[in-house]
Amino acid sequence: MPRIAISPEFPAELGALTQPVRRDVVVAVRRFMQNVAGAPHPERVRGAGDPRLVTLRLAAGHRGVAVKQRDVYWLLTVLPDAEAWAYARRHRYGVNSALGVVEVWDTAALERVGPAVRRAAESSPARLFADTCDTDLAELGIDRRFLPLVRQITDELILEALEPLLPPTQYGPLAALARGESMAGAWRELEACRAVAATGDPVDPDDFAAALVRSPDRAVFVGSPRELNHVLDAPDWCVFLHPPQHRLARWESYEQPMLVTGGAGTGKTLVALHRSAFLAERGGGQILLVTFSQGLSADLAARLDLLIEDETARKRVEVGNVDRLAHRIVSESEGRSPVLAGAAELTALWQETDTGHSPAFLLREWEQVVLAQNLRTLEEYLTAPRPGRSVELTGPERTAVWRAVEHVTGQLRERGKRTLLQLTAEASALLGQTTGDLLEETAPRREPYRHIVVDEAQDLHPAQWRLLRAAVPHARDDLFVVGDPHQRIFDTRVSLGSVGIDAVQRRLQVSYRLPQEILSWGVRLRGGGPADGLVEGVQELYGFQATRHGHRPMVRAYDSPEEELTGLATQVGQWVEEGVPPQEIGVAARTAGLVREARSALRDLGVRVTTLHGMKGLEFRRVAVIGVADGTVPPPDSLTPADEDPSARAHDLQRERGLLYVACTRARELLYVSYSGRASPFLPT
Ligand SMILES: Nc1ncnc2c1ncn2[C@@H]1O[C@H](COP(=O)(O)OP(=O)(O)OP(=O)(O)O)[C@@H](O)[C@H]1O
Repeated sequence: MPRIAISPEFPAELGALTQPVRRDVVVAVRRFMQNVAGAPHPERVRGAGDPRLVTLRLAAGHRGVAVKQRDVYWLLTVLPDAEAWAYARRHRYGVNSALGVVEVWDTAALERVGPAVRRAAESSPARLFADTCDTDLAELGIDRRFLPLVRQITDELILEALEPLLPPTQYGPLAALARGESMAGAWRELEACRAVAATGDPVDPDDFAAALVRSPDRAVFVGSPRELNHVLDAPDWCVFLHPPQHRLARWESYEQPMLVTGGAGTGKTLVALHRSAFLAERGGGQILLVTFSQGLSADLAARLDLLIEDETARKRVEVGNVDRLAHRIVSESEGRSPVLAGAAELTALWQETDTGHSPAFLLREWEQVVLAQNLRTLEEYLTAPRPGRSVELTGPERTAVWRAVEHVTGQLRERGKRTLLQLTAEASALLGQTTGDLLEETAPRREPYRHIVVDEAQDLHPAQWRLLRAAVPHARDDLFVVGDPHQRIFDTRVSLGSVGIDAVQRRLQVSYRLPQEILSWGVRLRGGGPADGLVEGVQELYGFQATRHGHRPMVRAYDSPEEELTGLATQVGQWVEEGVPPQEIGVAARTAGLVREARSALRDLGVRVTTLHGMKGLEFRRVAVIGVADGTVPPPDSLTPADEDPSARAHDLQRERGLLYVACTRARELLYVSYSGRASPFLPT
């Protein structure tokens, strides 16, 4: 029986065929897999550069192209006959001698550019890799047949021009050497292309099947018609992860909690989903996948349904958010649903106190100092550090603030009400009591989950982290956390170490969502500078890159808000006319008022219109962000007055920048930004 591996191009090309042809192709592949009567026969391709290339007649006028080695068939694509033959003649396939992964070579394209590279070499004595010997290049896996051309490359521009024609395993290390990096630097670049852990065995370049197993981004083996259907029908992200994503998501076991950070669109959510699926398949115990909001958790649950086929495994993953978890634990313990205090009620309570500080100041002090550190007594508060709070408080002032906190919490208690953060702290205390970390060692351990996977980690409050920590035992694979400190849109600065999560950090660097033009504009908007990380120290946006080019963001200035709305309606109407499905268009604004106006301007178009906050975690082909004007972004009332607390104000500004950055980085294809009057100070000039 043949063993079949499918490449990502195959389902993509299949999707482009008409329904009857598609059906015939699937039936033919299934027959071929099962080696039954009527199965297509592999036919060699005359004139192919790679003797292992064969075609299979899969439907009338259509052929699959495959690499065949012994009983293994790697199905590359399916195309109309003539195109299939041309495709087979144009490509060759190899095994990278350093990593043992497969490499796809567009030989025809390389032959076309060869003369230009050689002409440049004739007119210049410079050779980009003159300082690197053949042995070193071979050690980096540089292909023997490609080496003569490598030797002719005179400068970095030529190497860059070759990039789209080269396997990443060839371009990556060469680009590192060209930048002046050492062999170690070039190796690091190569290692980024490794998807599965190295076994230490030497690479056999003739063992194509083993190379396919090491290349899950290029090939997935299908052992049954059911698996075949899944690979052909499921969205590509369900099946093919990029090597760094795959390595993180499917690593056998982590000794310590893992923190995966990365810029917008690097696939953090996908990694969180795949890690959850991997743990569920392994069946080691109940998994909680948490994200920021109820809406996002519904979306994650739906995506998990697509990803995990096996019902029993799917049931092992609960998807939710931390607030719901807290609510449930407290409800179960008290036998009824807790009542929450509203924001206005809370402000009124702070106003009853007499500290000389505003309700906003007191609320922050309570949430970011008292609740963040779980301070329970005045003595603890008097000596506690107050990170991020630049207004010094003397001892008597702290005492007054503490009395205010006591007043508010006492009043809430009398009314039988709590805030969400209080509920969260109570839930962790309840779990702590059952797990025994507050009691003697012998108390029964009853953490509700065996693994917790966290998405959008940058916006969780320390009290929420403490709850998550208490909800899972300290054991291998306990916590797997993904987030991006640059996308923080709430006031939560936490180092995981301070809440008992001793995480090891890994970074994803490549955005698969954003074209380079939106990415670099976004980085300038975000300020490019560091953000407080989830581990000690700050995170840089340095090294964040895209895989493709696109259009530069369109920034439009209007004379009046009315004209701006008319401009928005025209722009979005044009997108819809161009055939972009309305659900692939997102429109966002900072204020609820602007959102309402945009909704009414776009009434009949059926596109999603939301606040900047509402854009978190979403993705669209085209995005319009309106009202990015001075006085609206940031809204003055969202900023702490500088004379009240300058460092809180600086943080507010960073948060507001982050918010705009989040909304603008939702666009896969086009970004349109508009304002009337003066531009927001955040917009890059
Ligand atoms: N392996 C993959 N296969 C297909 N598409 C991918 C893959 N990895 C990333 N993408 C594309 O990039 C998008 C971003 O992925 P994801 O939402 O997981 O990123 P993220 O890092 O969580 O983004 P953000 O932090 O901006 O919310 C996906 O929706 C998809 O379009």
